[in-house]
Amino acid sequence: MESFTYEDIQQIANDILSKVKCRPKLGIICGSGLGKLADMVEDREVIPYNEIPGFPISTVPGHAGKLIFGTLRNKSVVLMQGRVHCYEGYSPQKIALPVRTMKLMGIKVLFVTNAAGGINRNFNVGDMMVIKDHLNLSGVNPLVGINDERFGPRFPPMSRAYDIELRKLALSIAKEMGFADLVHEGVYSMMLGPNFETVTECRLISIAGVDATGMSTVPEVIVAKHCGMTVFGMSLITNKVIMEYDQDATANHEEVLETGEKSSRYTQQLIAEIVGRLDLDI
Ligand SMILES: Nc1nc2ncn(CCNC(CO)CO)c2c(=O)[nH]1
Repeated sequence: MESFTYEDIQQIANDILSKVKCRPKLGIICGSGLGKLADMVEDREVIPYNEIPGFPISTVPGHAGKLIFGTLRNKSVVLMQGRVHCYEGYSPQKIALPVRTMKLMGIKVLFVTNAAGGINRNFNVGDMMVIKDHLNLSGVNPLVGINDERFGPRFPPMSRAYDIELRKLALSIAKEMGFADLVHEGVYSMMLGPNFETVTECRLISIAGVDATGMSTVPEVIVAKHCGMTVFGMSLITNKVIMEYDQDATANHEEVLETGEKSSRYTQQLIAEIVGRLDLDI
């Protein structure tokens, strides 16, 4: 099994910090079609993933594969413009590597965004969902294997993975900005992919209380909580999943990217406003 020691990751973090002036405390992982968030970052310093030894390279359209350092609403941030997924064949430990690298670069708060299919019938395409919990149906976990206590405990709690104060802040800002109808709160489930879910899988997770489903985010959140980061998660609903058998319509990646492009303005505005009001002197 692929593994990276604390020293391996410290080396990667040191290499990255040697190339930039910015010393961010906030990290933002941009999901499919949400890479345009990076357009809002000022005083940019950009490092392509392929210039970072050990960093996994995105192979999915819509995931640029760059670390973007800079300021967003006067806060120092680092954006992952593009993420990697287990369905690409990367180990969960490899998926977790960028998050642990951000930890050792000094990141205290992690925003994780993704594109997801709407399970909750009240969610419409283009809506956003503030994640309050997740259901890990992927069968993978980046914490499997030897645990290094310098990152975190062997058996970390996961019942409060998504910070309640940031969730409340996001919903409050959405209301202030007139987005209240577009922004929900709910449960995210991860399946391994790369196939989209079956009708029965959608029906099962709907019964379990899941509101949106995707193929990412959970490994990053597990590792971020393990090493003590404060986590905020948000999904962009890019289609309504198919809950009836033998329907003609099918989910596809093109509509995921198209919705991401169309809805990025709202997502950007909401994320930027939340960032602007963050107290990072933690
Ligand atoms: N029904 C459905 N709609 C979705 N929109 C985005 N994703 C997340 C997966 N995104 C993949 C394929 O677009 C690219 O990482 C999904 C999903 O898993 N299911």
